[in-house]
Amino acid sequence: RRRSKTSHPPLPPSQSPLPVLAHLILQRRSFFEIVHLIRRFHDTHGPIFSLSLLPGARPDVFISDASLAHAALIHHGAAFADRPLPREPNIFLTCGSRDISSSPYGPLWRLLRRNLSAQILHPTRIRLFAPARSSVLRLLLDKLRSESAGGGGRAVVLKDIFRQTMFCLLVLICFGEKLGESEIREIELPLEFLLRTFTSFNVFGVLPAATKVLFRRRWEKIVGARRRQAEVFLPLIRARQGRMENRGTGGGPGSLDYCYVDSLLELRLPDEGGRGLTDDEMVQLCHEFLTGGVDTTATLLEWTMAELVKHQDLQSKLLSEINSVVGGEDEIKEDDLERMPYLKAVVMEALRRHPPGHYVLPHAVAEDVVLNGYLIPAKTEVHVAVADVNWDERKWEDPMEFRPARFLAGGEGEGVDITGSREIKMMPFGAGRRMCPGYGLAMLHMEFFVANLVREFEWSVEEGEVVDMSETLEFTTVMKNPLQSQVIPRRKIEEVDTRDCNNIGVAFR
Ligand code: HEM
Repeated sequence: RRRSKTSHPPLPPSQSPLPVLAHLILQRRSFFEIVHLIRRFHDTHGPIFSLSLLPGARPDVFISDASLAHAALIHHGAAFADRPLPREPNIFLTCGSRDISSSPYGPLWRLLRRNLSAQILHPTRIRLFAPARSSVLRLLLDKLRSESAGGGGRAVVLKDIFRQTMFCLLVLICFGEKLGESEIREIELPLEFLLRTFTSFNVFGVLPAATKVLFRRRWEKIVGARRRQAEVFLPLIRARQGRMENRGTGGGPGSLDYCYVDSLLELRLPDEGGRGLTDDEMVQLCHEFLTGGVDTTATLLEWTMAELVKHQDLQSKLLSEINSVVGGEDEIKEDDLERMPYLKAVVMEALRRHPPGHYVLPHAVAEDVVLNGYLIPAKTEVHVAVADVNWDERKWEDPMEFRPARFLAGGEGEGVDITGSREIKMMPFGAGRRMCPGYGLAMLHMEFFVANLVREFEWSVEEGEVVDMSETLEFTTVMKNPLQSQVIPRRKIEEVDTRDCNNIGVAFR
């Protein structure tokens, strides 16, 4: 009311919180399952509305439209680049917002993000990780061969296998060492706990002093998981430190010359007297690297293979392209991927149709901004709907259909700008200053694994079976019924090279 007396533009249309509260309290649904309710509110109010769950609290703003997302994240990029103040347990887990994704828009964020982008995710560095990708691929193919040989045509459940693959690869890039089964499992356990249960953490965002006592056991598990994570990560970090002090000597067979931990060890914070990162900050940054890169890519790989199982014609088309580029060579070289436009189209269509995150991470506005004629006051939390933008029928014909050809010449997705700088048509990695810095690595991993999986195996379900494409929310939006596919080798492999299996290979349980 106070605002309307001045000449300020109006606030975005406001939605009553009652349907959400009824959903959360009466139906005991998780806060993360309200996506379809939010879609209904957009039908009523249009592409932007505000919603406050607690009386007197500042309302959050929801955006579901590509041009509004572009206006916010690109046109008003700096104003929308902040993150909301963290609540518990994120204050505890992120050491008070000292990782990339939760840092406020400022010098620390810039330093950490630049370090990751320049030292690890730069295209030249990404290329140097090719041996890591090859060794993990070999293990994946061996695992699938043994599953398909042992099962007499039985369908293989792929979710955990894909997750393990991405996990082994990202652990190697993070810590620089090939690890054995027990070490990999030790790293995985606390991380898995924190990811699988994170929706139950919201309770600590409200009156943390009281909820930490009321839900003491749950809180202690979070603290225990983080302590365990530090116990496992720190010896690996110390080993790299020792290696750096010995000028790169030491380390096990297959260890990398440079890894994410090395870059963190070299980092100095100029605004804090030039100090290095603390142990807690290092642990959190490694945790962020693994969570950012593993589930997102593994989920997308599963959706992509599911679509190729469902659409055998698309699988055949992709196989012909791969064979025409690779010919009789034993291996697909990473440079070969550049000459596979249909492969790129398949990955782009998977990102459009099955974005692993249906929302970007929450943004916050740093100052009052006027968007589409509405005032968004400073500090408002803003949620942009990735999936709604990707499935907009004004931009995509039959948007719920899986049609890679739309990304080929003449299709509505031809030359689409995945960064969204010019125009947003899809935004699986977000857009603007907070856009995912890992998109280049993720695209390469996707193309590399999809091409090899299709070249090596025939993917299908038994006659009469259908692939269930229903989705559900875990850390990412995953297949409700994990993909089960017959994987039949296309080529007879004379001899399987098992040299690496003593290391990360055995991590495939
Ligand atoms: C298919 C794979 C991936 C998808 C779909 C994805 C998607 C996203 C999205 C939607 C955001 C939020 C953008 C925003 O808030 O506006 C994000 C942020 C982020 N992602 Fe990814 N991501 C993927 C892979 C990766 C990989 C491989 C890494 C690193 C190894 C990574 C690291 C990060 C980081 C550090 C942020 C925070 C950026 C910031 O706040 O400045 N992601 N990602």
